[in-house]
Amino acid sequence: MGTALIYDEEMTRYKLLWVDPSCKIEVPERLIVSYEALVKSGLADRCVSVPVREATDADILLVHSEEYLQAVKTTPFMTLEEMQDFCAQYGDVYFHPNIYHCATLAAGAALQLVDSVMTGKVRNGMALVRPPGHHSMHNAASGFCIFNNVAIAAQYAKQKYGVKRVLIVDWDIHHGQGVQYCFEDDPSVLYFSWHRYEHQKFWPKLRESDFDSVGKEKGAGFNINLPWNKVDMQNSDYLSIFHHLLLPIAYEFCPDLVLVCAGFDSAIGDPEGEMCATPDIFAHLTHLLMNLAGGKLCAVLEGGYNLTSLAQSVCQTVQTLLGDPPPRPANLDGPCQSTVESLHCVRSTHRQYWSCLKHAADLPTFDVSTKDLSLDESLNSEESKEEHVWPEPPKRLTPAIRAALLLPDGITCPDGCYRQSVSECLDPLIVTKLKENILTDSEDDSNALSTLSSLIDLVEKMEKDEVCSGLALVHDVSKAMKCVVPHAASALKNRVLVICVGDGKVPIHVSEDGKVLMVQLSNKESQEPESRYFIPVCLKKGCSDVSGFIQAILSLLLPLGYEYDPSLVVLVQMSDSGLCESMWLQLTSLLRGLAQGHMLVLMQKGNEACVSPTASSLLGDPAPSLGPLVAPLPENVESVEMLRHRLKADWKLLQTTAQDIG
Ligand SMILES: CC(O)(O)CCCCCNCCCN
Ligand SMILES: [Zn+2]
Repeated sequence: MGTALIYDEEMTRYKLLWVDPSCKIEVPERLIVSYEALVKSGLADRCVSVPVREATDADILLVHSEEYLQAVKTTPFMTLEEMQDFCAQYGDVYFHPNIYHCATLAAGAALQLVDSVMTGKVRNGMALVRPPGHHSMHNAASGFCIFNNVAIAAQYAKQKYGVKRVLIVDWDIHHGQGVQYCFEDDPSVLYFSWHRYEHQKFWPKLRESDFDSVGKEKGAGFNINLPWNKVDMQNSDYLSIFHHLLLPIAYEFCPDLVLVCAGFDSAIGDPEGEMCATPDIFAHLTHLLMNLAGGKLCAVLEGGYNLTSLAQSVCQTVQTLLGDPPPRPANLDGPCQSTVESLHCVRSTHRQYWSCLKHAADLPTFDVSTKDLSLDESLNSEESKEEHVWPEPPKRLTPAIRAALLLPDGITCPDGCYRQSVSECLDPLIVTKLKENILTDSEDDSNALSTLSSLIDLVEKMEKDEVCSGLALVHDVSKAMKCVVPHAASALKNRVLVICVGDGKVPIHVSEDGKVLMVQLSNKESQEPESRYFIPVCLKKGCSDVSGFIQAILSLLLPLGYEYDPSLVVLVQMSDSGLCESMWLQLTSLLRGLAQGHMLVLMQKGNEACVSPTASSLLGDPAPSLGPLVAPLPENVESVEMLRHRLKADWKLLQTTAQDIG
């Protein structure tokens, strides 16, 4: 299934007709440069083009009042003065004779996207729309928004498709108060928003945008606000919030549909956000959400006012929706102090609502001094803001072969995958090396030899970007590991992240030179001495504690992996991993976000049934939903937390509390 792209140039045909400094950034060119970038990069052609439609009155009344709709309907016939008077009752929004029509198209585009995804016509998609929506309220326009496109889409999905749980992720740099108000008491819609706040000094300057607004009555716990109290937030800050806040709750909530208020004013260069996260981070944010709801994800454009970073961020998002692995995240370091404080506050506030946060620390006891109440620098005049420059996002080349499989005869190769032939011509150099330190028993020498040398051949093709990912079903995964990992780590200029799932002694010793980082997930305490580069994670009751396992992945393995930034990931399914298939596929899919998708999966003969689902993950298909999660086993929470505490000195992306940052 493909990716829908919804765009219509009619939505470029309105603009600000008078002088208003607070509205001048919302220009038609925002849509034009975004769509043109998609066309120029060839991404538009890879999408399924879906037409817009006008939202009907009934659609709009899912969120807005009759009187508000009637009032907006009169604006096309107003004089300029009447329109300016009409705007005066709202905040930071302008009207135009054609904006009502465009607002019905923007909302209609979101509904077309929901229809395309819910009917299975496409897997996911993006709607490039203006006017944006997330500030508009039941009875009022606000912040360039007329109708609340995403809120209407959520109500529509519930009503028309009986969707039980909708997750709305709002990565726009402004708080979508309109969405918060709409679903405040509704436990079927989980609204997550991060937003520039600066202790209520940044627009819309609402007290209810702070972290302690958790929702009301039955909706308590289903509204999550992450305030950015400083500017210049970076990629590490954004990833920390996804790993330690949004994703654990999202997996526990287990949505049937994910809607994204995709605003790109949170990207570097934007005059509103004044953040430093680079456009490629949106590839990772998108990727991290794509394994929820079986991949049913609808992204709807909100803000984004730097035409360069907007266009780049839109392309990063769409390319990821198409299944291309994200680019390697550039030089991550830890979250900043302010981020960790906000993260700490939100996690402890939501502890009572979400079992994945039950272990979160108490509210920090900040003394007032940490809330820098000094005159905020953000109000300084325009001139003094230095122009941000950032490198063009790396070309995300998509290797000709997305997945190469090395399979014993008799196992069919899933379609879409390339069958790696067992190489006949054995490189004598490799043969001797293999003979010396791996192959002992002579009987299976021949085919073991050819299998292992084919593995090496596969790794080298990945190194040369001829192949994106690989999967090998072998007699003996330990031997395969002993052959592949040292070769990849030494022969090639790699950092190799090795994840072993299952019990059994890992066959390679990890040196402290940092060329290999190994994490073993098993249900036995490890005898191996712990070190910075060998991390045994013991999960009692094997991996049947799904929520314990997913928590280990999200709050331990992924932060480690992102900070380590490997050029190759080797994922090993040891003999008795005891892992349920859907959990294994979530792991495989999530790890594709690292090393630009260069992942080699080693599976033990006997797991034939898992080959084609794993291969579809390597092809970029979303993993099936895990289903609603129960509370993780306390001892598993304990062991993951103990590890995190031990490791966070070395690995800064593991920090979650103000004390951590030290
Ligand atoms: C969709 C959106 O969230 O991007 C709309 C943002 C509205 C900002 C209003 N204040 C602008 C002040 C100008 N310096
Ligand atoms: Zn915004």
